[in-house]
Amino acid sequence: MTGRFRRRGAAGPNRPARFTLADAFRCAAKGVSYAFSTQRNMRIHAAAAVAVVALAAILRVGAVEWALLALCIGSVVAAECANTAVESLTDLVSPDYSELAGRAKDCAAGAVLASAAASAVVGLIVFVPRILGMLGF
Ligand SMILES: Nc1ncnc2c1ncn2[C@@H]1O[C@H](COP(=O)(O)OP(=O)(O)OP(=O)(O)O)[C@@H](O)[C@H]1O
Repeated sequence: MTGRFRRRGAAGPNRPARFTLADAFRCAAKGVSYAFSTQRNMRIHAAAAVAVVALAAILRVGAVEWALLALCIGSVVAAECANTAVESLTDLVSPDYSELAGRAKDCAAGAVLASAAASAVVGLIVFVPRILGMLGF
């Protein structure tokens, strides 16, 4: 390959000859944007994240709770991006039915489920006592 996408050592065949830190961030943002535009679950997670941030602001949660919620949102987005990557690679390597391909996709989806379930538990622990307190319980 020539020009911007010249082969460069062991870093990958399609990596630009001069790959700056800004390029790396741009590629990562492209990945998140691709997952958002193609994965319905990612859009559901994003809507949930907006609702969580709004609720946290309304209930005036503390710094530690904000940190926990940020970690939860980040972990779900990261898991969904990894799931999308596994799906793409699996479809590339094994477009036809294969038990192994199915297992890889199931495990990647399991990572999203585990992260979302743990986040839901954190949300309940952070929000439920505050909401009950507001309601006078
Ligand atoms: N090549 C394949 N061989 C065997 N089973 C497959 C294959 N592709 C998909 N599957 C099965 O279908 C399920 C859904 O795969 P698909 O690629 O449609 O992902 P998806 O609907 O986008 O899933 P997700 O909700 O995790 O994003 C997989 O978890 C797997 O069980």
